[in-house]
Amino acid sequence: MFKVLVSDPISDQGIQLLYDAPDVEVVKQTGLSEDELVAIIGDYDALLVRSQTRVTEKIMNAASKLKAIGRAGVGVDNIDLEAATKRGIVVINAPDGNTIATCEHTFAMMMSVARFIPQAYKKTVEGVWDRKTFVGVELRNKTLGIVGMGRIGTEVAKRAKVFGMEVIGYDPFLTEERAEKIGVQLKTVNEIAAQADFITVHTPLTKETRHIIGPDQFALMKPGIRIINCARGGIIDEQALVAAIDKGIVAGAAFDVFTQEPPEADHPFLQNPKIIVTPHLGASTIEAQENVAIDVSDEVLHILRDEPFKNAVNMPSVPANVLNKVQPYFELGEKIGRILSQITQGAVQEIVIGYSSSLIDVDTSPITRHIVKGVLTDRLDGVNIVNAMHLAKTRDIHISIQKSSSQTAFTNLLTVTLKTKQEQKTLAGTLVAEYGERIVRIDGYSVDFAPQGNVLLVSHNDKPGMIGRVGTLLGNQDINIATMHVGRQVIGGAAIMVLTIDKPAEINVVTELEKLPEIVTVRELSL
Ligand SMILES: NC(=O)C1=CN([C@@H]2O[C@H](COP(=O)(O)OP(=O)(O)OC[C@H]3O[C@@H](n4cnc5c(N)ncnc54)[C@H](O)[C@@H]3O)[C@@H](O)[C@H]2O)C=CC1
Ligand SMILES: O=C(O)C(=O)COP(=O)(O)O
Repeated sequence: MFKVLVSDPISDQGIQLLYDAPDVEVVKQTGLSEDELVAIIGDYDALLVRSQTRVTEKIMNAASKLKAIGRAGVGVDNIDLEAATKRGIVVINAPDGNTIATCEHTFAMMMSVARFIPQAYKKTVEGVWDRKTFVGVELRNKTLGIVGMGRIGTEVAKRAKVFGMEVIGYDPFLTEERAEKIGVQLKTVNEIAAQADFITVHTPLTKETRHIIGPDQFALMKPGIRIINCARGGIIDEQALVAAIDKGIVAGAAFDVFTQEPPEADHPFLQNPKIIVTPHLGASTIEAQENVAIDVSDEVLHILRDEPFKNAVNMPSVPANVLNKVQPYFELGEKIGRILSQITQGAVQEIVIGYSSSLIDVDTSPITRHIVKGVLTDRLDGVNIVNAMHLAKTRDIHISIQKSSSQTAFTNLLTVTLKTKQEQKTLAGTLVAEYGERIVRIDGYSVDFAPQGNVLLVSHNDKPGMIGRVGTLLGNQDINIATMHVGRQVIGGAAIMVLTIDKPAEINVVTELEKLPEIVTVRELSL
């Protein structure tokens, strides 16, 4: 039974999938401190959060069973991603479910700041009928500058155009073609600062975006500009904004997010009549909360059940069309890695991976991760596809990829060489329609066996009677041989025998086999 802890207020309707799963027990406990989480997290296989729970390294150190952290929303700045990756914990988010909610909140904030709606409401309910102070501005014919043109930024742009606004934007990943398609003119941040009547930011908070709107940008702005932040506190320099309001440059600002949440009681925004605020409500609609909870529950369930998932934040995502092509090779790649690791002596220094035939035109990096996982699985604890590349890097294992278009007898071929200080070994495998996974080469030998069940790999000298001797010894031990394949490079030279047997060979059987004349090594593979 998998145990899932929900530590922030997440829609119950959205996580119904988890409540209904026969193999999952859901525990909802919100408002826990770091120490309280540390005390209980060891019991859980997955953790679901929004933005309140700070998932720190200390919590992850205590999370011995944790496989997944699901963020029911977009921003993962409350989760220590590096710590999660090191421990092989998959962090997933729900990037699509709250786009419209946040976009609409941004619009609500933009209209509110243009028309002083919160200030006017306050006065009206206090009994003051003031129709002079709150004369606003129209959005029509104004220029909206958008910093960050991802999902939310793009939706804001579309709606702004319907309001008759001119939209200019900055996003280092936005191409001219796409900008043109959305109807946005690409500008630099400083050009936006100089030209816009309204600025809204929709980026994550990163080293690059922190204070992306700061004193230098405020100095360029036209008087009367209005600023909106429904992304993350700190993207706009809070102090510089207050100073720009005091100087009469900024006419108003609308903030949903703060550098520190909740802001301290004496935060300058809370006293300033030109700044309107909401308590991080961008994603707080019934629809968005249900959407993100459904998405994140579905993904967590896949991870717990070892099924493919898509929105990992601490692993490169694989588009569905690529996944369809590469997924069939995951198990083969992992098995090749494991076999190589079991037959190669010494600390791994290098893994050389060759992709041929139909594999040369696809993004094979997800297969690479599985091969590296396979290589490390029997050598290190807790290896999985999230941390495999990281673990290889921290152990100075060099990974090189070769794609070869030269003709082979196979429609697809994975060739992996493992190099250690002592030796190097190569294995090649293929997927054959109707036959499944086959290992077709071990070093210079052509072989053909399915990498499953109990496999004995025998290196010997090519002398008459070898097959009989090995067969007799195994027969005497009541071990039935299911398949046998013998390969050699030259008559009488070094040879290899691959046997699949119906039950595991005890260690003494392997030792007895090794004592037979002309046998060099015997390895039992565990797959
Ligand atoms: N107030 C709230 O409740 C919510 C806030 N958010 C915030 O909104 C942000 C944006 O969300 P989405 O649009 O869904 O994410 P997204 O990933 O689709 O878009 C973010 C965009 O920012 C751009 N970007 C990154 N670095 C940049 C830089 N230095 N300068 C300019 N652009 C840069 C990226 O290229 C990307 O296009 C999230 O990161 C989150 O912090 C999201 C949902 C709800
Ligand atoms: O999705 C995001 O990035 C958000 O900021 C929403 O945060 P919340 O889930 O409402 O705490």
